[in-house]
Amino acid sequence: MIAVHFGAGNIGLGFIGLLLSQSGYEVKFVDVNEERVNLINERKSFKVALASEAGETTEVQGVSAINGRDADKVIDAIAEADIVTTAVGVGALPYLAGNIAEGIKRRLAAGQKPLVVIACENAIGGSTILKGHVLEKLDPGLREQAERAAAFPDAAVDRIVPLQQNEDPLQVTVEPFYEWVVDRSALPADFPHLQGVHFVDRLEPYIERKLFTVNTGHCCAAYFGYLKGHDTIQLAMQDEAVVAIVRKALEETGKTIVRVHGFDPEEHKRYIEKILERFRNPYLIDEVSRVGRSPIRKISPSDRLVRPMTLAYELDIETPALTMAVAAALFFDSKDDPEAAELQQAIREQGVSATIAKYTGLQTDHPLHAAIVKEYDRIRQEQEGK
Ligand SMILES: NC(=O)c1ccc[n+]([C@@H]2O[C@H](COP(=O)([O-])OP(=O)(O)OC[C@H]3O[C@@H](n4cnc5c(N)ncnc54)[C@H](O)[C@@H]3O)[C@@H](O)[C@H]2O)c1
Ligand SMILES: O=P(O)(O)OC[C@@H](O)[C@@H](O)[C@H](O)[C@H](O)CO
Repeated sequence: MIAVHFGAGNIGLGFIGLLLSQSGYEVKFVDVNEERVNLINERKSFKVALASEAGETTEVQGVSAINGRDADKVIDAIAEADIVTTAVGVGALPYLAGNIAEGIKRRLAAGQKPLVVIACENAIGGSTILKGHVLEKLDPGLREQAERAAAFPDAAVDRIVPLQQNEDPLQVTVEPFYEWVVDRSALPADFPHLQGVHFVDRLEPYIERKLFTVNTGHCCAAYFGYLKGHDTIQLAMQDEAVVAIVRKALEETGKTIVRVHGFDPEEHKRYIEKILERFRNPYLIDEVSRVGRSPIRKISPSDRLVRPMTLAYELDIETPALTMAVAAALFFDSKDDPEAAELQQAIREQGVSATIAKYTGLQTDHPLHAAIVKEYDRIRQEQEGK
């Protein structure tokens, strides 16, 4: 069985590639980082170490890599694959679509069995988004056939994998916890078992619980940690003021998703506590710049801050902590983050009110818009007073 995985980065190596290999797949990575591709091909293996007291290390063997710019090789690999997965960042999905579409065309011509394509990104409906890009690349006359030739089940992936500080560029240190949930309803009936994957009939509750708890809490720790001058999530989580606001934000998203999806409130409280413990893992060094990265994506309408706020608003649930978090995100000016730079430029040139409307989708007449502006002004005064 062959798996083609796009993105030999932290999640690609430390989570998805590892699990695919443990499920018996020969894993072929596709990446645009030539140095990484060459190193994988030289070694045919990489190591995954657990961020725990024992620090167990697993060596994943028999892997190879293809340069993402070598379209012919990528298409050949897709044409003969059993599964295609991605972990490149949701913004990079459009760039994979052309080769996946060509691979599917090749499979159609050869009458091959359906291909399974799973986007393992932090987004609601990541595989569905990728499917949209792939179909766009195909002639309209081929789209219906292509829909039968490839399944795109959505997924939720959870494992904290920080930026790596190992001497060995192919070694990844990962937290021990992981959860990979896949929408079974979109899979072909004969799809083989994948080790460590939880198949469910409805993915929405799982992805919303994960994104609006793990990722909401994480970015709150990053944005408030940044304001307080902390460099890592672990340091931010030692600051009781940061923890209090993270916890409050998770109470707000918690109330909302318990109402929307009917999760047991006590069980959800335990889920939140477990996540706070994961953020504190002393064997991880997770930089605020990574966790807060791409603030425009993180304050966009369907992501981890604004989506739970608008859901809560419809349910008459107040969200002062989430409001503060969106305002805090507007101060995140992390070096070398193009989205942070764009956001700061928009604030300078268009003002904060127009920037909020543009990037959160909350227009000036929405009460949540006014609440964010008020928090932004309060934080600015606080920062200026420092
Ligand atoms: N790191 C985590 O804790 C974590 C956990 C769950 C989900 N995720 C999600 O997984 C995805 C990847 O995150 P990451 O932390 O592994 O990032 P990363 O930057 O470590 O890895 C991304 C890899 O994708 C490659 N890439 C980018 N564009 C590409 C293209 N067009 N073709 C082929 N390869 C390309 C990059 O070169 C890089 O090696 C993101 O959507 C992220 O939200 C990350
Ligand atoms: O990857 P992002 O930028 O969507 O979010 C940053 C982190 O919150 C994220 O990578 C988490 O570590 C991960 O989602 C844990 O499962």
